Amino acid sequence: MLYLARMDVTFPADLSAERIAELQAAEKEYSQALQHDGRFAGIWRVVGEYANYSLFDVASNDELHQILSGFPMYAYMKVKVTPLAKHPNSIR
Ligand SMILES: O=C(O)CC1=CCC(=O)O1
Repeated sequence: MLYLARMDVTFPADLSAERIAELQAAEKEYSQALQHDGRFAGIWRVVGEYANYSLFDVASNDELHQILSGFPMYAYMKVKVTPLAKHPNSIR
């Protein structure tokens, strides 16, 4: 099942630069492991915003929730998920 997720990141003003750098490094490791195993099919930056659009290919809503809530920066992200179905005009 395919899902498009938009993630908007907001760090509290009192979070230190060191803690933010740690979270970003952990996020990169977690994110790239999921991309290598194929469940995280792509990620794009939203131009001009600390936000991304991400494509997930997973078996269930529960699996997607487990993945999203496992992101090290999850506490600082607002996530909006759109489930995707096959378009009748698609050639793929
Ligand atoms: O958009 C970001 O930088 C936050 C993020 C979520 C998943 C990821 O790889 O980065």
